[in-house]
Amino acid sequence: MSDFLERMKKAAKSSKKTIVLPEGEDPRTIEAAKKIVAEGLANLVILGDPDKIDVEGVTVIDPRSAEKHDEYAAAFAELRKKKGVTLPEAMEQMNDATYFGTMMVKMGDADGLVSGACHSTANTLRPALQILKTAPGTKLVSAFFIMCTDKAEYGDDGTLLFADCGLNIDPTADELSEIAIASAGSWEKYMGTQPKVAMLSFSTMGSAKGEVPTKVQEATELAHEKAPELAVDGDLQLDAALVPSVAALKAPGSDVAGKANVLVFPDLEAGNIGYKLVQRFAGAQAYGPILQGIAKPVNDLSRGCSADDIVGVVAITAVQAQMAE
Ligand SMILES: CC(C)(COP(=O)(O)OP(=O)(O)OC[C@H]1O[C@@H](n2cnc3c(N)ncnc32)[C@H](O)[C@@H]1OP(=O)(O)O)[C@@H](O)C(=O)NCCC(=O)NCCS
Ligand SMILES: CC(=O)OP(=O)(O)O
Repeated sequence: MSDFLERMKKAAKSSKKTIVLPEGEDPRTIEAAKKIVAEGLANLVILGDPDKIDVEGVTVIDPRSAEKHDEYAAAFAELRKKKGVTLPEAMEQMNDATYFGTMMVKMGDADGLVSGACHSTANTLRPALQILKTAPGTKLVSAFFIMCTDKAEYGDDGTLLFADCGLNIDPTADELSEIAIASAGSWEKYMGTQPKVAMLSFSTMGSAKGEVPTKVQEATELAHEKAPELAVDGDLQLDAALVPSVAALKAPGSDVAGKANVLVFPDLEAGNIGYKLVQRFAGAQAYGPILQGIAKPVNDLSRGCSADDIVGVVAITAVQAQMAE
């Protein structure tokens, strides 16, 4: 297994960031918080009932009675006034821990947020998309997993990036090309090696016909046009993307086939099922969904996550906050 997590933890420790965990009622979050404090990975703010949360060395805030509740509500109402949000509605919205926590990040009272252990992805990410918006120069926010497996022959020593596994349900060819380019950038940022991006489908180099391979071929062309320096190829089936002997047969001459480390799935159905298959059958560590293209660090979790998964995503979030400085 690669040293990805250890590198993230080491970096997180080097300058502790403040991360907000809105799910104080979730036992895995509490277990993770204790580990994060013990390892010195981040300063934590946990949202919930202070009488029920007993973790030494963290700040506990109840959004309903928080000193900044009304200030955040006023700022949220101002941000969303074009969408028709009134102050009374904003006051109500700030009782919701995910909205309150996201406003903490927006207002600079926290450096990042991690949630989703007991909330759906839509409910976790909607506040971030509404409040924080896309990073400058970015059109689309998307979500990836870093998958750490013990299959050293695949990716970089068994580690790969899978996208989009969390956010964009049925991306267009243009959106898919944006996901590919953003994912390559994320790979470089977190792994420090050259990204080799496989645009996945059920077809390799047009071997099968259908709407999906056509979309994936178009997305690959668009990615080439937008980022000519990038090693990106498709359409590729998963075996052609990862296995050199299959690549030699199905996609000879490709600079990606047989050595891909970034896998871009054609839609969320494939991406979400795909990451869970690898996580459960291959016993991979799956860190994410990590957002790329959002203005400030907010990351999601699967409701199936473990406390250790939360620790990993918090470390990554802290590193994102450092990188944004
Ligand atoms: C996240 C999600 C809820 C957003 O869609 P929605 O609730 O219908 O909300 P909207 O489409 O109104 O979007 C809300 C805001 O986010 C923005 N937004 C939505 N998707 C975005 C994206 N991919 N990139 C950038 N901005 C985006 C919209 O522009 C909108 O901004 P505005 O309110 O300021 O105009 C939706 O994409 C979704 O359900 N995705 C699938 C999540 C999921 O179920 N995953 C499976 C498990 S991981
Ligand atoms: C990422 C994901 O699939 O989240 P959940 O399992 O909570 O739906």
